[in-house]
Amino acid sequence: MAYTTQNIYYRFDDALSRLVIDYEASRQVSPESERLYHGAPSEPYDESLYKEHDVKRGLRNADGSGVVAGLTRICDVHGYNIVDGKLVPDEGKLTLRGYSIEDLINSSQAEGRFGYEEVAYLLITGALPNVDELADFQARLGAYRHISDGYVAQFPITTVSSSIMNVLMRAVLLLYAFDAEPDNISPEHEIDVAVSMLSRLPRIAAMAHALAIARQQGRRALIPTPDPKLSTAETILQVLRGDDNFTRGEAMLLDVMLMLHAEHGGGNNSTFACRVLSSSATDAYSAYASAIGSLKGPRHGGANSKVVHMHEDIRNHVKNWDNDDEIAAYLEKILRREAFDGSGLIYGMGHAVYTLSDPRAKICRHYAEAIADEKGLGDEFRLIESVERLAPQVMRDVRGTSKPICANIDLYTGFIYSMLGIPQTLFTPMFAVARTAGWAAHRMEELFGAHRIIRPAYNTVYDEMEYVPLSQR
Ligand SMILES: CC(=O)SCCNC(=O)CCNC(=O)[C@H](O)C(C)(C)COP(=O)(O)OP(=O)(O)OC[C@H]1O[C@@H](n2cnc3c(N)ncnc32)[C@H](O)[C@@H]1OP(=O)(O)O
Ligand SMILES: O=C([O-])CC(=O)C(=O)O
Repeated sequence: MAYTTQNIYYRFDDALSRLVIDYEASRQVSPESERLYHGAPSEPYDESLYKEHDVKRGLRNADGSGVVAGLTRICDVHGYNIVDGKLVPDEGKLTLRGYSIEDLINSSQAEGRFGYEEVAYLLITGALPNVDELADFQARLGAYRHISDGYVAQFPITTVSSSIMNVLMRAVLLLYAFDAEPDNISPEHEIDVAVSMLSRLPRIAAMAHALAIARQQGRRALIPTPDPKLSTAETILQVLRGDDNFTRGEAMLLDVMLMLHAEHGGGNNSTFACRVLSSSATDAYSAYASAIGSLKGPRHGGANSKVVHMHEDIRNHVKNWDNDDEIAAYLEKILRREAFDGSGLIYGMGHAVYTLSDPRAKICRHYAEAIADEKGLGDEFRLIESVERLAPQVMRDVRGTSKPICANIDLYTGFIYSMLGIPQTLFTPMFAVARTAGWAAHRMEELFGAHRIIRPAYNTVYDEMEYVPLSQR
């Protein structure tokens, strides 16, 4: 593997050490902040207030269905039917521009070719590419993969951060500075930015990881020269492994993961964030950075790395992995906030739209099972399956909820990424890389199709106050 001037050398010089020290100091919660927090009104609002004001909390209707915020031609996420005004749970179905996710994945896999680029083209342009169009699109993606030395020199890894998602946000904002017309929001420029993001973000994410590791170890990070002929999945594995040391099967599996994550409607939190920012006609980089910030959250894309920690925690605390009662008892503890991270959430379970099943989780389960046996991790796989099987009943017992709850896409993805040797810090960045296609499609639909600033209302629940001069308080 040839290495070029893109090879990067990081060392702790004086300036950087000072930066690290400042950063450490700023992380501590000061006693002043604690005092301010305790004095602040932090109590949750009474449920009855929401009813009284007819507030759609979380932009949800009373039955849990989402408030309709727009029209889209990009994607359909189906999880229930409304029959006689009532929400009736249904098997999950996901279509992109009208094509089922199963057809998109199975067709490319059956033909032994990578499918993520086809899906990205479909999302951005609205139609499936023919052979020439796909080749042209792949060539354009390949041509953009190069990252200039000027950009690399300013790459935000030099400011310490434990989260690659945070690095990614800043890396995207830095791209603004390397765009000759960053505030141009014409369709041509938007397409150009979208293609350049799809092309560069996979390398940027993998590079952020490689640089962080090299820095921890006080050595050079060797970033392979981009090969324009490689697919998105191959590009990621190439940077991560530092060479071409990966199999076609591994790259094809990562490609399936990218397709599964590419898009999920306008209402998911990160895409909606991207649409909200886009509706103000702000630049593309700001909108994509906001989407990355949203996706990082553990209730959204960040769940994929939480799930892996949770399973590790379950494996460490449940002695007999075949004992349903023991597993259920531990899940109950998690729900009661007595175990794991204290959030009360069983990560990888539940979804805002899906009720009986998430079609993506089914696909992930299928692939996870196939490679788990190959890698001798069958017991670990079956433990995750037990969590999927037992969690709904435990939820009903502990929370008394009647809404069906199913595994979501994140239940198995971390397990698959681990088996692919992808480090845990890159799980959510992999999601961001893939979802960029969906964000781009929705940004353009918002900019050119919706044409109205998103501006919901909040009902005010306080009385007007008479100002008291400072000296009299
Ligand atoms: C790519 C993705 O974003 S997929 C989702 C990834 N996120 C996770 O896996 C985190 C765990 N899951 C969750 O937190 C939720 O299921 C979400 C955020 C995905 C969806 O949340 P909602 O749409 O509010 O779900 P829903 O309407 O079914 O929730 C009803 C109640 O069940 C709770 N609930 C839902 N899922 C879970 C769960 N996995 N663990 C514990 N409680 C849950 C909710 O907190 C809510 O409780 P509340 O009424 O006391 O606030
Ligand atoms: O649709 C949602 O709310 C979350 C989700 O699954 C996704 O973004 O893929």
